[in-house]
Amino acid sequence: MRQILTSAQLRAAERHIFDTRPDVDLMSLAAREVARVTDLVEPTGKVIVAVGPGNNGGDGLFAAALLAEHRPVLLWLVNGRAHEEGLIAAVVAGAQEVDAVSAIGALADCAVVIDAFTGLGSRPGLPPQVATFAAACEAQAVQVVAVDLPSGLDADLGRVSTSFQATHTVTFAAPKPCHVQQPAAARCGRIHIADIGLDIQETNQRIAEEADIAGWWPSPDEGSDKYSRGVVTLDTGSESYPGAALLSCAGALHAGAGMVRYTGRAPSGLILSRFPSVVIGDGRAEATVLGSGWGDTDNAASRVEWAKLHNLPAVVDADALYSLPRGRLDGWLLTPHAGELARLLGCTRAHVEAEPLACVREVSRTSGAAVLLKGATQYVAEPSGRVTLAVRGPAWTARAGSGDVLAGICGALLAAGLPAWKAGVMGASIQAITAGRNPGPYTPDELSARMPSTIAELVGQPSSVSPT
Ligand SMILES: NC(=O)C1=CN([C@@H]2O[C@H](COP(=O)(O)OP(=O)(O)OC[C@H]3O[C@@H](n4cnc5c(N)ncnc54)[C@H](OP(=O)(O)O)[C@@H]3O)[C@@H](O)[C@H]2O)[C@@H](O)CC1
Ligand SMILES: [K+]
Repeated sequence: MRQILTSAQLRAAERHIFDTRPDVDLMSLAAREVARVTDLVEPTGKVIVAVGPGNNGGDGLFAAALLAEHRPVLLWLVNGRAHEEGLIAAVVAGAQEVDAVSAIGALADCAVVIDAFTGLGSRPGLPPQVATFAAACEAQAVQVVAVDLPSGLDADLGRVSTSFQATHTVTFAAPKPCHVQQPAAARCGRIHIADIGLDIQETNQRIAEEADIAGWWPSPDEGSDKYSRGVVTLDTGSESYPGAALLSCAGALHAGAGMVRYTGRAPSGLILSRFPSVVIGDGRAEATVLGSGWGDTDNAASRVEWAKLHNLPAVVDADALYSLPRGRLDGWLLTPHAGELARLLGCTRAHVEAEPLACVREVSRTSGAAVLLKGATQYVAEPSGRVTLAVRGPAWTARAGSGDVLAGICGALLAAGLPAWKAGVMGASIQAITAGRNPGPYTPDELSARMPSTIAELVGQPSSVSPT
């Protein structure tokens, strides 16, 4: 799990080091990582460094000093002024100053551009000359290593403005919101998180990693049976949308549910012809999934109330989201997309997209349920205000039916006894990881069928016989 730090939190960690260990030279440590990644990206050839007036430019200049020892380096001092000691170090090492016109001209035979214009102190957007340079880098497909973040982005937001399109971003100590929230994250390319010795405290915003999902995944042992692994009841689909029922069954079964019961309105013959292990009808269960593919049902409220009366943790998806029962929904997981969350809050979808964290936190706080906001970035909020982002995946999963599969996966995990927030993070992450390992336009059910092999790879298969 990685803590996500705002720029203020990172600056506080930096102040702490300055106060307690004044001997530590953070800028040199940062610069060394920038130079190392630059050499990894392209080990030879000309490097152009776009240098800003602040400490981000300072990082770039000290990196330039290291690189100029073994390869040609051009410095474009964008504002005509720069970190003094950094500039001396770079020039002494052999880096050569150029103006804006020469910097753009040099792109044609340049191996890497280092974007050291602005970092944590970045105001959104770029001055015209820098915007032209950034656009030329993009048009000529030059590799861009951004120092801390692509200049033009706001470190604390997932929104984009005119900015560099980095192929790599070297950031320090921890990811910032712009590195993990879409659409800004897509401007960062591959993220390298350099440890520069800052002490990172726990925050209320973090991002899960593959290793977390692997460690949390509930693997059966010799004593497991279908009941101990968890029974999930799926009240999903309808006569109008029978496909949603099949997709939620696929999600729950491929996530490893001990047993799947189906109590929805889709034809049982259809379910059994695809998934013969599904048991039709009500019975003992540890969790339920409600709402996917219900359409305009007239008894939504009573179907949701039923789960509350039976004290059954529920995944509430799609149409069931608008029929939430009164009272706290402790242990429940709501799975809206941005439009559904907007309707729950009585605001616009644009507002949810602009303020996803505030919106997802608000619904969790007021309902008592964990809330998984689905989309390009998947956020899971807990009533305490803590938000965990799921592992990032490719955009291929953005298609009809992915949410129905996800509801089934989350239901299986809830039935296995995982807390609601964790079931949400794991469900969204396993879908993303599976899509990442199977790139291409697979349908949601095809991807779900590949999930078991992803899970097996993640958790490892214990050997049942000792080696001889
Ligand atoms: N904190 C840490 O732990 C560590 C921090 N380190 C490094 O320090 C960086 C932060 O440095 P920083 O505070 O000097 O701010 P920085 O990003 O260089 O920008 C400030 C300058 O840019 C200008 N400017 C901004 N936006 C602009 C725009 N749109 N268009 C035009 N100009 C614009 C702004 O102008 P002003 O607002 O003053 O007019 C000001 O002059 C951080 O990202 C990391 O790289 C590492 O060395 C080690 C550990
Ligand atoms: K930068």
